[in-house]
Parts: sequence; C-alpha cells; structure tokens
Amino acid sequence: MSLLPVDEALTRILARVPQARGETLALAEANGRVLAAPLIAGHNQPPFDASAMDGYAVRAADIVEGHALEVIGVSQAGAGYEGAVGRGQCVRIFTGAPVPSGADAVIMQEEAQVDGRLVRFSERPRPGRSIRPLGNDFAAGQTLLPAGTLMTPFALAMAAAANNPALIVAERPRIAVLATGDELVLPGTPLAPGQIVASNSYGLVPLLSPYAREISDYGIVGDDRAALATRLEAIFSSQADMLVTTGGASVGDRDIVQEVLTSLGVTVDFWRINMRPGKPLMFGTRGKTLVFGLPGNPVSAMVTASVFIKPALRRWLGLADPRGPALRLPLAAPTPPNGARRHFMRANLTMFEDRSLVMPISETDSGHTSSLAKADVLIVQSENDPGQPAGAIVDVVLLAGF
Ligand SMILES: Nc1nc2c(c(=O)[nH]1)N[C@H]1C(S)=C(S)[C@@H](COP(=O)(O)OP(=O)(O)OC[C@H]3O[C@@H](n4cnc5c(N)ncnc54)[C@H](O)[C@@H]3O)O[C@H]1N2
Ligand code: MOO
Repeated sequence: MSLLPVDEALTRILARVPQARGETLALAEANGRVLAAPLIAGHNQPPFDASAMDGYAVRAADIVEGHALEVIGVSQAGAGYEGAVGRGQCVRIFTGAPVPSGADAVIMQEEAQVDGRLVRFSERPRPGRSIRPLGNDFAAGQTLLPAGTLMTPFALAMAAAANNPALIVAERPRIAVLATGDELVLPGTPLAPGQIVASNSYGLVPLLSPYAREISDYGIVGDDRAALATRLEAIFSSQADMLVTTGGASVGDRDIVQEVLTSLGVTVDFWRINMRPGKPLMFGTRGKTLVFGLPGNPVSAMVTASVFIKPALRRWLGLADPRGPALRLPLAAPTPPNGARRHFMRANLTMFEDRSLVMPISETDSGHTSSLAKADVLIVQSENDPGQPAGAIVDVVLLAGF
C-alpha cells in the first residue's frame, strides 16, 4: 500500500487553497484577523516633540552651576505652551506635553530646586534628554505591518495609535464539520452496548473556529450511504468553503465516506499518508469546497486537523508561513525507535535548570484522548528514526496558538 509522504500531502493541500478576498473591518472587530493589505501609518508618532517626564523644558546650554532659570509658562498634554523659550528661561512641562520651541531638553522635577518663579538645576542635560522626538515611533506613510500579519492586541493598539479606524483583513472561510459512525451518540446520552460518545467535533469546532467566518456542526450521521449522501448534499448546497468529516475513512466494509463523497462529485486528491496517527486521511475538492476526510480515531482526527487543516487555513488567510512557527527543542527524555511512518508524538513543554525542554508522552494509541488532552506539543519523529537520546534537538509542533 503506498502512503503519501507528509510533506507532499501538505504541499498538495496548500496548492488547492484559494486566496481570501479582503474585507474592511472596524478596529474593535479585528482581533485575531489577518491583514489583507499593509497597515500604513496615518501620521507621525509622536505627532510633535513630546516630553517623557514631568519637569522643566530648558535650553541645555543655559544650565550653569549657580544660575537660576525663570519659569515663563506651562505646557500640558493637550495644551502646549505657545511661546518660545529664550535664554535664561524654562517652561514647566508634563509627560506627553509638546516641548516648546527654543527648548532642547527636559529635566525631571526631582532634579529641580524651585524658588518661586526661579528654578535651579545641578547638572547640564545632554540636548534631547527626556524628549520623544516627532516621528520617533513611526513616520506618516510608513508601512507598519505587511499583509499577512495576524492582528494581536499589541498590533491593534499600534494600528489605533497610527490613526487607522478600520483595517482591510482576509475574509474567512465557512467550515462544515460532520461526524460519521453508527456507534456514535451525543455527549450526555446513556450508552447502549457498543455505543461510543462522539467527541471529535467538540475538539474540531473550537480548533478551527478562529479561522472561520462561520463553523457549522452538522452532527452525526450513521454509516448509511443514503443518509450520508443526504447530509453531505445539504452541506454542499450551503456553499461551505471547507468540509471536514471524521470516521469511515479506513478500509472496513462500513468505511463509505470516500465512496459517497466521490458519488457526489468530490475529486479525491489523495488518500492515506505516511504518518501516525492519521494514516487514512483523505483530501479532495468539489468545486470551490476543500474536503478533508479525517480518520475517526479521536487522536488521529485532532492531529491531522492540527498538521494539515490549520496550515491550510493559515494559507487561506494569507499568513506568511502556513506551517506556523518552527520550534526546535532538546528532549528531556529519550524517544524510542520509530517505524516507517512519520510519528507525531504527544509531548509536554518543561523546564530543567533554566532550559526549555520537551518531554515525550509514551502513549501512542490513536484512541487515547486523555494523553492528547495533557499534551502541549507534538514531537515530529521522522520516518525510521532510530530513537534519540535525552538532549537531542527535535522538531516540535505547538498544539495551541493560531
Ligand atoms: N484493516 C485495517 N484497519 C484499519 C486501518 C488499516 O489500514 N487497515 N487503519 C487504522 C487506522 S490507522 C485508523 S486511524 C482507523 C481509522 O478508521 P476510520 O476513519 O474508518 O474510523 P472509524 O472506524 O469510523 O472509527 C475509528 C474509531 O474512532 C471512533 N470514532 C469515530 N468517530 C468518532 C467521533 N466523532 N468521536 C469519537 N470517536 C469516534 C470509533 O468509534 C472507532 O473506535 O482505522 C484503523 N483500521
Ligand atoms: O493512523 Mo491511525 O490514525 O494510527 O490510528
């Protein structure tokens, strides 16, 4: 049986992902969205030379031991001093206020000895001291963030500071999720013999929803061709951009998902990849809809969604690196030899003597949900890896994060 290498599978998926259109969104709505156009500064920041301290705006050269300066006015944030500072003069100033013309330094008030309208300073400041020069943070017209940047709270605060009330962000896809299997019942149902609680969609929906305009859970359908076809037709007619099924992906007599998808016009791009867990992954397209047939085993479903669907969605939204951040960390304990399939091994991030390490979890059963729930990352163990000693540097995929 030929199994497609993981990297080739991902390349083939990414090649099918369309480029999202841009939409304009108010800044307050844009957290977690990806820029579809560069973010340009609307003005200089700060828009004027601004004081970084509460104190006195002075002419540095005028500070001579024993000489006092005359305080001729006040510059407040939002209400600057209109006049100019002449020789022997200074202006009382507060943090964020415009530095008046003539002044070239600010001295904090803790370093001033005040005597009525006169003030003395013990040390001459260097010119520019405690002044944030106009445009120091950014200049009008400057590209602050390129298209493809994820808008975080930090980036949003900067976008606001740059006077942008709205952003052009990538339009997100509509995703449909469907669980298949005669044995499945909803959480909270008393189990009859042989029944299993359907858990996959409860992980997939929150995993994928940060990337989706709308994510619809189409529930559970049994291993029945007609019933499955009816449910899938409803999904296709809903204009979903992406369909994610779980279960019925393998070679058993009731593994009918691929057959029914094909009968409804899905072109299968590949089926079965050289990885564990997740071997029976299927990927295809029907018109504009990308179709992922994930294995039913709960760990296989979540791992294949993390390794293939998340990158596809990152590419969809235009993120510069669809594979996500590359992490390489030393092992906290040895790994056993691997077989012929690339292994995505559950693991935890840990610290030892001030170093970040990754601790493998020994459980490899693709139905073992509690070990995946405890994992922070997946170690990528290459095909036929002989096993690595503690301290060896390994590739790691983060389970959390965009
Ligand atoms: N003869 C072979 N048998 C199997 C092979 C193979 O190559 N040859 N591959 C195995 C691998 S690897 C996997 S992975 C599974 C995948 O099988 P299916 O995708 O057909 O999944 P099901 O048989 O429908 O279910 C497997 C397992 O997962 C449970 N399940 C299904 N859906 C859900 C759900 N929504 N929530 C929770 N649990 C679910 C289901 O009850 C089964 O226990 O095939 C191997 N077999
Ligand atoms: O590939 Mo299956 O997902 O190992 O159990």
